[in-house]
Amino acid sequence: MDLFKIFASAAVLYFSYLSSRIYRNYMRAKTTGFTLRIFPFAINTPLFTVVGGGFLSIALRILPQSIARTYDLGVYGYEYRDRVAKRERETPGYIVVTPNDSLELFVEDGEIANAILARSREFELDAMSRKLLNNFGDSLAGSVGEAWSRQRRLIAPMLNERIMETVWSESQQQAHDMMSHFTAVEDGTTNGTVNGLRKIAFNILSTIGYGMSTKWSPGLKQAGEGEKMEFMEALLHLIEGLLLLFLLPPWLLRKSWMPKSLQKIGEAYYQFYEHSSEMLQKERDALESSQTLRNTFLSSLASANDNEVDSYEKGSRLNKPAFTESQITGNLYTFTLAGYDTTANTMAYAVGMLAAYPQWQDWIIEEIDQTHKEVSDPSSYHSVLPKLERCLALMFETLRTFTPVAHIIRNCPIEKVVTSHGKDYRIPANTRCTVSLDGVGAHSDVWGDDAFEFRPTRWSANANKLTASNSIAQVPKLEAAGGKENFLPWSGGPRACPGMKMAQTEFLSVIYTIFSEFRAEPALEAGESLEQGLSRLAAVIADSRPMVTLRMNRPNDLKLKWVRR
Ligand code: HEM
Repeated sequence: MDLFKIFASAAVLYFSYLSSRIYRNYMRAKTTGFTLRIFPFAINTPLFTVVGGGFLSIALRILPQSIARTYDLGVYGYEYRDRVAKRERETPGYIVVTPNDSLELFVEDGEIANAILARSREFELDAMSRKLLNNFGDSLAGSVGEAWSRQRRLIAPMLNERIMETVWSESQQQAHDMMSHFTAVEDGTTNGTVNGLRKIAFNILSTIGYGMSTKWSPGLKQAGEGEKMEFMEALLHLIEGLLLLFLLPPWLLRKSWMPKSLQKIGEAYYQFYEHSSEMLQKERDALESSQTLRNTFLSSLASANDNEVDSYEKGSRLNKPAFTESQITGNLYTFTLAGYDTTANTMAYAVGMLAAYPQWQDWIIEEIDQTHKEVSDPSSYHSVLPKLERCLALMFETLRTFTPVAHIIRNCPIEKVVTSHGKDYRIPANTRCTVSLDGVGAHSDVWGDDAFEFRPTRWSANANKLTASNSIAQVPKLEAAGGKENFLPWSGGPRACPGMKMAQTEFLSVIYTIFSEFRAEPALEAGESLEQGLSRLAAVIADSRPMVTLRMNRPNDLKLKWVRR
């Protein structure tokens, strides 16, 4: 037999094998009620994202439309590409049949998304997310079942109201220091706003998490050659290197023949552990000597006790530390990971949109000025925050149109039935459910014909009156805008984000502080008109890409002129 025949036979055999698997999966999916799409390769995998992503633009040009669409779905970040293309969402969702063992369900419908999120024990966090999130120690975010319930019960209260005043006042201070730098040192014109806001988000986590209050400054304090990194520097490298550390071991990354940037990530891994172990020891010493504990996430983790009947020693009441060292490290890491990019980018998109669309800036400034008139202490958390309804509407609209976490993945190991608009849909056993948090916020039947537009007034009960009058908006009305179930940037059900209030407090404090004193304008280039400058800003913002969260590709091109009001 010649070589050609060997290859041809192998190809026929492989093709028959793929076809039989696809046929089998097709039969599993046929009666589910969802639209089906067939694709010859496993999609929605890291490999497909890396390899397939490289050919995405060619694939979209040359493949027939329906196959190109399925290809697109398999490459991470399709939701944002859909938004830019203003593509109408297909409800309630679709199943992609591939040769893979599991079926791929994409959910774009609020009712089904909520049903899946509400049943977190039946639709568990997928194995890959668990591994990724537990890479630095067991954590709330990466656990399932009993281990999750126990951590959630203990950890969620650590992010409750008692930390909010600190979040509020620290955010005010950080925003104030950032603006002083922009105006005094950079003469008001800066391309550092996005990074400056990232710095604020990081510094807040440093204060709330570890009690390390850091004054805002434009750069990051970096350890020199051979010097030990500070804890927060090490942590930042680990967050930036999340995926890399998942793929390669830290000892390999820190080898001297590796590129310097990778060596830093490898080194940061070891230094993070050293620091957190030292910090934990200090907290435990303080606990033993009955010193007053600090109001930080680390202190709360170190001092948490399991005051409940131990399941192994029935009847005995225990008072033992609730978390092992590995769980504390894991939770310190995911606390920072979960709270950093999400909040930082939400603030960056909001400020960018205010600069690019000055009518929204006027709208929130009207509320801020009115608040200044009404409260006796304009820096008070308790009296100011409840009045910032338009600013909260701005945050909601930013999260709806620039959803930081585009989707979450849940596994369905056993067949389930879900309902949307009175119709039942079957989710077969062994289906991976991609629940699109972005997608549910983009339906025109729910959000109206301007679903793809940025319009913060949609969150108000009497939107039309607002722009014309001096009256302050009602509390943003979820019902008026599209219903709670179609707004899921913080996800939903028992696993919904426990940091939601903290993110809101930080966002409102920063926006309120900045726009109490300043306005943002585009820094015009030579010969550029204001209209051209505004469109340029809008284009910089739209040029975004979901990394772990949605980010601008060219943050330094968001060049703003900050003008004192
Ligand atoms: C605008 C800002 C934020 C957004 C959009 C956001 C969004 C999310 C989303 C979508 C999830 C996944 C929930 C799920 O698996 O169903 C999540 C989980 C989580 N978030 Fe946030 N988040 C934000 C801010 C924060 C902050 C400030 C913190 C705390 C510092 C935080 C801590 C967490 C934790 C610990 C989890 C895991 C919860 C669990 O698995 O039970 N997040 N967040």
